[in-house]
Amino acid sequence: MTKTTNNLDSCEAFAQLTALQPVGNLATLLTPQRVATAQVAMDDGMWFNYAAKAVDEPILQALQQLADEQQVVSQYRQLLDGAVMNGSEQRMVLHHLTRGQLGADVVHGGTSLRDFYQQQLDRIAAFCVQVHNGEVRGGSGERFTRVCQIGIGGSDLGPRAMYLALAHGQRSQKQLKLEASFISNVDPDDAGQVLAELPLSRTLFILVSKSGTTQETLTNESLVREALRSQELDPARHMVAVTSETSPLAQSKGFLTSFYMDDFVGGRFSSTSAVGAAVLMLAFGETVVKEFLAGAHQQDCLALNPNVDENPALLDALIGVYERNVLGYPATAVLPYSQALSRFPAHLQQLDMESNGKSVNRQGQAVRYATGPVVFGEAGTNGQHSFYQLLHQGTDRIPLQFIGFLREQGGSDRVIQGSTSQQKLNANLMAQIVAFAKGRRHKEANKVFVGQRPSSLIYAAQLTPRVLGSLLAHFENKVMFQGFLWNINSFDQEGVQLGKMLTQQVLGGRVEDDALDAYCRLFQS
Ligand SMILES: O=P(O)(O)OC[C@H]1O[C@](O)(CO)[C@@H](O)[C@@H]1O
Repeated sequence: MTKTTNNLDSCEAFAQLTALQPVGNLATLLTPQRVATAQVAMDDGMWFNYAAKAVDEPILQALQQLADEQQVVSQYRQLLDGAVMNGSEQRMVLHHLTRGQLGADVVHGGTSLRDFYQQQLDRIAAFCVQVHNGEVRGGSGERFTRVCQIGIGGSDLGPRAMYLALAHGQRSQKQLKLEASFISNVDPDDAGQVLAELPLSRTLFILVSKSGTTQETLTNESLVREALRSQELDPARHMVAVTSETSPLAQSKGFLTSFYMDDFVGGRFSSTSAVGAAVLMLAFGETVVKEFLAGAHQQDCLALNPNVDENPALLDALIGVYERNVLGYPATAVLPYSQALSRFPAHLQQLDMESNGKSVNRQGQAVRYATGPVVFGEAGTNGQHSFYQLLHQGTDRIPLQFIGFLREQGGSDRVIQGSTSQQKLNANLMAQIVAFAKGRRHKEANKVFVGQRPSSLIYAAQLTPRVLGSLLAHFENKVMFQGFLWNINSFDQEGVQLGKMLTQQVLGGRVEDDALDAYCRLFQS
């Protein structure tokens, strides 16, 4: 029988891992041969390189044993087959099914859910053709030239990061069909600024909310409808909805049409469902989105391999657990050397921290070990001129996740002072990996770099739609595997509820807590 409930600290392999001697010196471990060979293929010419991670052969073997003992790949298979992996909410976890079938046919209420997700993608594709060819137009009869997504959290971060990752490349290839904008924050300045810049008569809005009840999104929807009406445009001709079939939004009539996802796709895992597909297809067309989904599916296939040296997401997850639970590192920095990935760290913050920021296990008992790390990041080289000081010389050791590409997306690179911008970018990336790992001696104490700062590198020739899908799924699967290793439920998010409840008390004038009441008075003036 499959054992799925072990806490990390009750695993024999974890005890063995803890007893192993950590790598003494990362600088000597990082040989040229290791740089060339310590990597796992992610397909499509993409690699996960762990040469600069402080893991040697005995540690890797113990990590393999830990993966085996926790049966993480078998848990992944159960998830694919439709097991209820989100126990607290009694839900299946089916985001992998939005991009392909890998397990059993998952049927709910008499419907094959793979068919359901595919039908929604097909409906979105058909709608996008009508928008692109001008059959569907705005209230004044003009063609749509812009799209604007209203949503927050998973209904914003992933789709926005994916759009930004592809927009410049698609624009340079003259493939950008509609420019996209996003409204997420309930701060009136967010909607205010975006609406001021949009040609409303030519803008199609996508209202995205799985629950259909999110305060920020519904508030922004009202602001958008008001703005449309103020220009004598019928909001129902300018707005589509993406929601779950059971949400209150699904009953609303005020939309051109609605596309659906369901409760088995968590918000932060929804970029490959209708939530991400609607804006991406409107912006780039169906072919690009199919490529993106194929890349994600490819990583899902690789994640089935039980051998850690052939399963990049699992290896990444295991090294992360080693760094968190044996070496005691508190955080992880995501550092894409690609401006196109400027919002990718923000997406990963939600993906990782909302999934694995948990302190009880799947049986509801407190765990006695660290779980998800703090995740933050910034596109290189901008981060270098910001927080890298602390990463190099601060008192905490923070593992780093570099991402890089051989070529840029836009085809505008040229030589300036002996090197192209892309060459400069990648020179910085390579230099940082070595500086972090090896450090530098110096006679003045403040100029010493102790090194020993581990990093990994995901790299590919270019950030194409397929590579982007791969990257996204790699991190989704890494987070899933870490949740299995920690024996926590990565698929609920109760930690967001208390703040929402207190906010309702403030807005409803029913504050029960005296400190909150005092804060209310501060904001009255
Ligand atoms: O899509 P919805 O239901 O509006 O939710 C938005 C976000 O709110 C949360 O439920 C909690 O903040 C996220 O998990 C989710 O991505």
